[in-house]
Amino acid sequence: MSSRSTPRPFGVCGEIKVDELTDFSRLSRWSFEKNSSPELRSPPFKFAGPLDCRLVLHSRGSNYSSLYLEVLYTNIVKKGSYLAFFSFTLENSDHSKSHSRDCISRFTAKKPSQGICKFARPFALTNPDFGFIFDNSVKIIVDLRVLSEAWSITGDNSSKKCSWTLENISLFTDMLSSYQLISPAFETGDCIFRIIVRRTKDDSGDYLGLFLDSTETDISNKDLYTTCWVMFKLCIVNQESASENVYFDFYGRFGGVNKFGDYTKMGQSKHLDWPKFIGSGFLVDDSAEFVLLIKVIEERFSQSLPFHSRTEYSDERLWEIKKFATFKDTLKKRKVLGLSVESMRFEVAKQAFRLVIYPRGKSSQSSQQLSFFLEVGENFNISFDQSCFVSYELSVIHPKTMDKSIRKCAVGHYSTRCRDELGWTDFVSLGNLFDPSSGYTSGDTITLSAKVLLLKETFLEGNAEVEKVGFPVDMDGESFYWELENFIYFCDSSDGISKVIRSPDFIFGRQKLRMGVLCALDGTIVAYLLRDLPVVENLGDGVPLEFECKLALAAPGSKKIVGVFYKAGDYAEMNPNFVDCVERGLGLRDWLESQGHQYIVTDDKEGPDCELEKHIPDLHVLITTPFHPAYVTAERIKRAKNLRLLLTAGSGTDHIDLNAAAAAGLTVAEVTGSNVVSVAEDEVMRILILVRNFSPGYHQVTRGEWNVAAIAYNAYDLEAKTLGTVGVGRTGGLLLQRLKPFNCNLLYHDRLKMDPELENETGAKFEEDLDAMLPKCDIIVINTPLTENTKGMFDKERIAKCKKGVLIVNNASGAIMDTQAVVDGCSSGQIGGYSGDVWYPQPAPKDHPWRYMPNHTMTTHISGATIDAQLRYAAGTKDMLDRYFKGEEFPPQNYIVKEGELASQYR
Ligand SMILES: NC(=O)c1ccc[n+]([C@@H]2O[C@H](COP(=O)([O-])OP(=O)(O)OC[C@H]3O[C@@H](n4cnc5c(N)ncnc54)[C@H](O)[C@@H]3O)[C@@H](O)[C@H]2O)c1
Repeated sequence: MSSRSTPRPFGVCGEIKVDELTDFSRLSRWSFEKNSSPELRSPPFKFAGPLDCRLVLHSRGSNYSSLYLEVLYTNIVKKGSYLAFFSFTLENSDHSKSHSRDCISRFTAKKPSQGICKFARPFALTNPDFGFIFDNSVKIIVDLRVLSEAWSITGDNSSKKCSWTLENISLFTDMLSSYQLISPAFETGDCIFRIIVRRTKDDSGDYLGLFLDSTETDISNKDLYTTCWVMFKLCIVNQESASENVYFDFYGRFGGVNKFGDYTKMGQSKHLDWPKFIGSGFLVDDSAEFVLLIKVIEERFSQSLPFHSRTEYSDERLWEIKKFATFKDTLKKRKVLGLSVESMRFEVAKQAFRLVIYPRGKSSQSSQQLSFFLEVGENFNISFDQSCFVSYELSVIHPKTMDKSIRKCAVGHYSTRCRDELGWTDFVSLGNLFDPSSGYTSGDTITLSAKVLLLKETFLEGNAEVEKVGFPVDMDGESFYWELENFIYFCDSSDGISKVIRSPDFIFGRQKLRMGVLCALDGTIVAYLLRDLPVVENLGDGVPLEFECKLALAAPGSKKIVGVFYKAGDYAEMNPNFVDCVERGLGLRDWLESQGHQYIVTDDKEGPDCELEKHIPDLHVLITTPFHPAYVTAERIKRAKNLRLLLTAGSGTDHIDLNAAAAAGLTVAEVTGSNVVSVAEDEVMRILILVRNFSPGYHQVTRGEWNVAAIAYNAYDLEAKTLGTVGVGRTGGLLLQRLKPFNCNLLYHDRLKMDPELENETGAKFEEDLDAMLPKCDIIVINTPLTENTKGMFDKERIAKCKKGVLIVNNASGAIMDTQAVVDGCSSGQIGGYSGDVWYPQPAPKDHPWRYMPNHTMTTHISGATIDAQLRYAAGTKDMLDRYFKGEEFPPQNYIVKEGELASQYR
């Protein structure tokens, strides 16, 4: 371990004493003696009447010591939470060198300790030379001011009234310019909100600011991205005259994070002049009251049925807004508020969209219309770097008679230079929409939908630029290159609109030109060159122009490659080498696309409507991994008419029906050996974890228990134990080499005897008969692939042949074990401990019995997926794809099925 991660002890605290200095101030004296604990806690002391606190000094490695103030749990339970300003001063013998830090925090049951992470250097606290140790102790003064407040909240999850009274505000006025006062947190809709009060002083004056904030995550373990559309009124109450209450109304979409351009804070920093706040009835007897009325729309925003057999360029969304009739009154206020309601955003081909509705008043009140738009990209915090055409259909769904749904389709262009409005100001009359007999609101719910199909364009000018993208330039003059991604789908006329697509303008021969494509309703595609007005007018339009237009619909030999990986979410960003995930797709995208291949990645692999199913009919290559296996069944193989190659990124092909693949003439290959070191190392770890009875000891500690006996009665050394590996291929051999220094008796069983040199090196003895080896072993490790012969190999009878209390490690394949026999063995004690990372099926369902059996230390499928292994099997996969494109052979050991034949051990 490096010193960075090892907490540096302060030394045993001889004594920690706390004395009262003033009502708000306590002096703590800490004396350190011998080296010891990284965390020290002062005795509890009282503050502000009955508030019990203590100080906690914690060493964070060798770099910093943290200092926290902890409110004792019983206090929090009694009152809910405390907002407090606190400051810590570390006294120095030279007073000018004393060190102070302060902050305002809310102490809650989840966060009862608040403080300063990087408070001091640990050596400053333990080395007298720095002057912080004098009179034999370190002296820390803590000042604490607790806000006395009243908080009340009424209403339901969609509509609430909160009242927050601050009763001793004068204690905080000094720090209000640097700190803000934050109310208790509360949930409304899908977000967690707090009211914020702060003071702003600038050249124009001194003000009180008031905000609603949604960044709190303390209440529940919700996903980080939560959002809801909110309308609220925030008010400072004038305690002398209600008519002088000062309030503002706001609305908009809030989110727990502002990643997608949702609001995380809304309000006014100059809500009220500070002098007015303190002198005109808002502050009475040192107390001020703030009231919030908040309402959210109740909604469900979901992905709906496949559209154009959805690809990465298309999406279809349903937006249900509940209690719409009540909401209509709010919509009517549009005249006053300019109200518009935005949906959650969604992404198509990395481009962000959202739906927006608002009522648009026409000349007379009676003809009010609902406006309905699709908004693109750059209004959100997502950078806009693509030029695209958007074919879209917006609908108000008639829930009972689909034909009565109101649908409108159009095509628009969106780029930094051209922004068509995507939608309709007069989508439907509000009268019609709200008329109960029209049937658009069902059970007071209205459903809107949007289908979006994207055509991305790339436009390049100049021969050199065009050659750079691999398009041959074989003419004099100038080349212009216009690439339209997703062209075939986009031109599909089944939506009943013909599409005209025009390239950006370019200048040639002093003419302003554009390329154009018309996709007519009868399926004809016309590509043409358009000449606009001449740039230099006096040239007239008689300048002859020769041009050649090449239309390349796809690169010759272009393949559709589909990769199935798990989603990594935020973890994808945490390590650039983390490539085995949907977000990185083994790092193959740029390389594949630069060669004109299509690369689709997904984690959605099960069920008839999953993403993988959509590509089965026309994919050429399927890349899968054992960690998030796409089960390639005979039925899928039958439907995959273009499929030629099944690649496993890693090793292990249990998820592929090899016989069906062989019968269909497919090639199945894996990156043999790419992760065997990773698996062998992991097996050594699992063996030790079982032999040492490690897991219950670990769990004791995290549960706050301490019972050495409960572990020690069943913990052993590995030395002198007998260990047998079933299968001694690449992983089995590496395991035996790694176990050699532990001085155990090593046995192995395999179809074949191992290389005499390795046998000699490891001292492992061959056991031809598996059933004869089993009763000799204290530990059994399984290292064979899943084949017809090994499937269910460890059933009830075989497990009964093992020594009572045998420890079993299996990182090879879940289906080698009979699931129930393992559960029974672990429950009866016949198996003393079972560990491994392979399951059937994967991901293991929540009710998989291995999750809940006793004496196991199973994990998710991870042993062969270390970052080192990922880089090896990503490179191996790329190498095989490259050979496949060039028609070259793979390394022989990688073939599992070749020319209709299974590799020998699978037969
Ligand atoms: N958990 C993981 O992350 C992970 C990673 C990689 C591999 N694996 C699994 O581990 C397995 C072994 O990998 P490897 O690279 O060591 O394979 P390998 O092909 O090098 O070795 C397999 C060994 O098993 C033996 N064998 C096959 N059938 C047998 C039978 N019926 N009886 C006795 N021995 C038999 C073979 O003769 C061979 O020596 C893979 O097939 C895969 O399923 C798991």
